[in-house]
Amino acid sequence: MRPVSLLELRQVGYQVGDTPILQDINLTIDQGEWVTLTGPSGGGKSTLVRIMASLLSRTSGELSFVGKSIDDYDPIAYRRRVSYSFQQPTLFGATVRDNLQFPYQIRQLPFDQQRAVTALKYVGLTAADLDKAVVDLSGGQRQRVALLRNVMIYPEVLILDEVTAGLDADNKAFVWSMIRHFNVDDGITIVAITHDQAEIDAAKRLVTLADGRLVGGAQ
Ligand SMILES: Nc1ncnc2c1ncn2[C@@H]1O[C@H](COP(=O)(O)OP(=O)(O)OP(=O)(O)O)[C@@H](O)[C@H]1O
Repeated sequence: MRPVSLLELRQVGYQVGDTPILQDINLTIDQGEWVTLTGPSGGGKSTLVRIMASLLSRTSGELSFVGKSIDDYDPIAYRRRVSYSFQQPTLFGATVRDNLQFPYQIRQLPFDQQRAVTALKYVGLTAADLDKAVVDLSGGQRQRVALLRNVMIYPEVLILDEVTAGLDADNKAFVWSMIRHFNVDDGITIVAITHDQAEIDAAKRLVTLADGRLVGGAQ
């Protein structure tokens, strides 16, 4: 049986003035998939995922999520279900706990400490690190905690825009293992942009974008 289609793009285009940035994008992403998006710099990858995340509006074509046009969703509710993380996430508050609690606070939900401890394990941190000061974390640890903050309340789709760029090999491996847990254990659909050759070689499904068009991996 075919899995549920989560995101469906039909003839999606994006143009600024007379300049086409994306053209004729046809792509279906099923529930539970892990899609790796790559291609030359300036090819339109960030623009495409920002459209999928409802941070930019397409200028042509159709985009649906779970069978319904994204125009029919409340944008805030949509962005909770389709979460977007980019390269340099920032931390705030004094401690790791402050950051992981934040998604619960804004939704007026009780903090799920058990979920936090499990998620911290994914990224090589422990329950004791909950009360660690943000200023005492390494750059790589900060990146991992910032990513965790985005998935504390499970999104259905996690869009990652070059989140491993600039990380050293150890931190890349932690972020990778975290993404694998989200995908395999939590069933979160992943769309990840990368230029990293090892990540491209290991891709489950590779989609390539060049000059604003899909040149490989589309369905
Ligand atoms: N608002 C805009 N106005 C003009 N040009 C734009 C705008 N947004 C994007 N572009 C152009 O569209 C092209 C695609 O940009 P985008 O950032 O999506 O590419 P990318 O594939 O993510 O690149 P990289 O791999 O370098 O991050 C680039 O040439 C960029 O300059």
